[in-house]
Amino acid sequence: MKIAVVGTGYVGLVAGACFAEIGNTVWCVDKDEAKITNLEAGLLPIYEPGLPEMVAKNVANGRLHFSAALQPALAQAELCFITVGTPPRADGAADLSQVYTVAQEIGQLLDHHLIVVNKSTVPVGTAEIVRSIIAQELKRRGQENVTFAVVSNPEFLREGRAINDFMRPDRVVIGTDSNEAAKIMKELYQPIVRDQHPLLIMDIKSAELTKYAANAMLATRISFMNEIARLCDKVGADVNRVRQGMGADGRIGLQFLDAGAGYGGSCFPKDVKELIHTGRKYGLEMAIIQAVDQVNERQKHYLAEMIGRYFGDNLAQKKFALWGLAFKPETDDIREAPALAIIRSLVHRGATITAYDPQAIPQAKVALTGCGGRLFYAENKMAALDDADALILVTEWQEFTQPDFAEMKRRLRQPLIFDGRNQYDPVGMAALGFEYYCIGRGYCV
Ligand SMILES: NC(=O)c1ccc[n+]([C@@H]2O[C@H](COP(=O)([O-])OP(=O)(O)OC[C@H]3O[C@@H](n4cnc5c(N)ncnc54)[C@H](O)[C@@H]3O)[C@@H](O)[C@H]2O)c1
Ligand SMILES: O=c1ccn([C@@H]2O[C@H](COP(=O)(O)OP(=O)(O)O[C@H]3O[C@H](CO)[C@@H](O)[C@H](O)[C@H]3O)[C@@H](O)[C@H]2O)c(=O)[nH]1
Repeated sequence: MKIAVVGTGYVGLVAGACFAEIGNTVWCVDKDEAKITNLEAGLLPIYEPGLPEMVAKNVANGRLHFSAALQPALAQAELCFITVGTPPRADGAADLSQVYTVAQEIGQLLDHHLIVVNKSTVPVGTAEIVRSIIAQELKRRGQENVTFAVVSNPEFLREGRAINDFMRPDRVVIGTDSNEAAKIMKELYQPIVRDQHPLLIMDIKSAELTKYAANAMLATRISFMNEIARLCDKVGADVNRVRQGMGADGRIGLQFLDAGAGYGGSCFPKDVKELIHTGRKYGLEMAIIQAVDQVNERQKHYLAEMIGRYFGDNLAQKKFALWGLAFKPETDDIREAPALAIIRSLVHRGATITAYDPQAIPQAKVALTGCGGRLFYAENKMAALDDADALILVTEWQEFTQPDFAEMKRRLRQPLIFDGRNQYDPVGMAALGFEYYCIGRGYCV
């Protein structure tokens, strides 16, 4: 099939490369001309394992193209995916302006039958608005005879595992009221849906809401476990053991029950807030989801509060090493990363921080300009430790799993670790001579 993908970010570039990989001809479009120039030169705008190779392969075989303009892509497309950002507004609602702009552009250019597929995460009712924007533009141009369908096809990939998630999805959700669009979407996804991993065709509103409900459920599990972790710290239980005991129940399972420094990223925080906003719009108080959001906001400060109790509120003479800036391992994305909240809180109290992350330092430099003078970056994890009063571990990159503890002891001013991702064994750490604090295992300040 011939496909235009509008918005070449984490979702659009992965979707575009994967659709090309399974045999389609794809044009990835982005209004950011620098991004397109770089992509044409083989430089990717994001860090995502496996993606450079897949992009290079499909550019070379002529199935993947890039364009800063929509027109040449749309002129040839049978399907047009919208994969632009839907960032949160100050009131928690999703800002849909990028989606509406693309709809308008499609309506201004369209001259043949098209299936418009919305893959951005958007609130219930957005497909209907997209439909009316395109129809209005066609009417304005006197092109009412040009036909099109709008489909909702939310994306469930995770950053860091995006290619695997896209190529081997647990399910594909298609929301449509058109039999023809349903048939084409089934054909498109046929190579990647597998036994027991269904392609679910449903009405558009249910598809739109499925995306928010799925993210809110996963976020609920994390906030639930973070609350249990706080209780564990009070009563002296170990949240890892509690998780194993709970998760062995097939009805509960082990996934997304890791207590830690809170969830971040470009999805859970914003989608939880949008769901609360949607409820409010319809006069419904989303009590559980509100609590999930509140617990997460509090959890992002748990480590910083512990550090405050350990060192006192004035941290002017204190220097910390911080490992992990990205919101999770295997990505360079720092949107809503817990590390940002921790850094801002400690710097605000006078601390100096040297941070290290394998991928996200360039992004952090842009986001944390306000911390200048108190925030430094190290070239590797060990260099960050030099003369620090403690190490704060925020993101569980693999290279932090088994560090050289003897070298760490030599470099740190004192052998003290605050671990926001429960990476090490508290008993083993004590044996190595470390003072070790973590989340929900009874080792807290
Ligand atoms: N990041 C994820 O892991 C993920 C997973 C599933 C769903 N989603 C959802 O997918 C959507 C996209 O997320 P993302 O993280 O890929 O966003 P992103 O910010 O990485 O990329 C969006 C891209 O769209 C481009 N863009 C904006 N307006 C445009 C226009 N008019 N024409 C062409 N390009 C335009 C931007 O320049 C940017 O490159 C969001 O709704 C998000 O919630 C994201
Ligand atoms: O047990 C867990 C699992 C995750 N997290 C945190 O939760 C956040 C999100 O993690 P993850 O879900 O792995 O990453 P995302 O790439 O944000 O993916 C989520 O958000 C995407 C965008 O909507 C969806 O497509 C995915 O299905 C959904 O998992 C990160 O800060 C993690 O550290 C925890 O604290 N504990």
